[in-house]
Amino acid sequence: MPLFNEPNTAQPIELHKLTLGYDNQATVREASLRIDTGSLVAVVGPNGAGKSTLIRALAGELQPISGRLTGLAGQRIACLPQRAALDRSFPIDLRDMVAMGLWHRVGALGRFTAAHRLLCTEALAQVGLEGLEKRALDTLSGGQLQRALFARLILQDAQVVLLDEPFAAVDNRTTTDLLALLHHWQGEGKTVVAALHDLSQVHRHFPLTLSLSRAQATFGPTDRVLGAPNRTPTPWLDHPAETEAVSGEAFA
Ligand SMILES: Nc1ncnc2c1ncn2[C@@H]1O[C@H](COP(=O)(O)OP(=O)(O)OP(=O)(O)O)[C@@H](O)[C@H]1O
Repeated sequence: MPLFNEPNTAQPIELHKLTLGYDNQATVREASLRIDTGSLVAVVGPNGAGKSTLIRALAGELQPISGRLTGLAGQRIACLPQRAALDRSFPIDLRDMVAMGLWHRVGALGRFTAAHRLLCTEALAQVGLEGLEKRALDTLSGGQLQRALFARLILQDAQVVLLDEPFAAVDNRTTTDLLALLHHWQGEGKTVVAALHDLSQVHRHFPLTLSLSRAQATFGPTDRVLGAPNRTPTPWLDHPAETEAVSGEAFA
C-alpha cells in the first residue's frame, strides 16, 4: 500500500551529450539517452567505469564537464550513496533515523506529529523491521541497516530514486525483499536507477540497462545491452575502464 497519495509529476530524464568526470578527465563521455518516467534501470560496468559518478550527477551533486542533463529540475530525488555514509554510533534510534525521510514534509521548523510517527512505523513495517523503532543504530545488522535506509527512502517519497550498489554485502533475503520494493516503486511510476555489479540480478530484475565502459554509455533493454543471460565473458571484459582526457577546446 502506498503511504502517500500525491500525483506523480515525474518527467523523463534526458542526457544530452553529457560528459562527466573529475579534473577535466572524462569518465563518461558525450552520453545521450532518455530514461522514461517509471523506468527501472541498472547501471553496470567495471570498477571505475563511472557508475557512482553518473549517480552523483543525477543526484545533482556533480556538475557536468559539458553537455546537459534535463528532466530532474523540480523533481524530488532520493539518493542512497554507496556504503551509505552513516555514523552508526550516532546516538539516535531507528525511528529517528528513518524520520529524516520526512524532512520534506516536516521542515526545519515543523512539528513532528503523531501522524509522522505512524508513517515511520508503517515504513519500518514495510521493510520488515516492525517493533524495532527504539533500537539504537549500532545494534543493527548490516541487512537491518540497509532495510532501515530503504524505509527512509519510502518516506522520502521521491519521484526519482537513485541507488549506488544497494545490495553490496547484504544477505540474500534482504536483497530479495528490497528488490521487491524497487518493483513496487516502479509500479507506482517512480523512476529507479541503481548501480549494480551482479549481472544475473540485473537480467532478472531490471528491464533496462545502462552499461558504462571506456567512457561510453550504452543504453537499452537489458538483453540487448548485456546479451543473453549467463553470457560470458561480461560485455566489458575486453575493454577495461579508462578515462579520457577532455580537450579544453572540444568542450569550451
Ligand atoms: N572525487 C573524485 N575525484 C577524482 N576522481 C574521482 C573521484 N571520484 C571518482 N573518481 C574517479 O572517477 C572514475 C570513476 O569512478 P566511479 O566511482 O564513478 O566508478 P564506479 O564505476 O562507481 O566504480 P566501482 O564499481 O569501483 O564503484 C574512477 O577512475 C575514479 O578513480
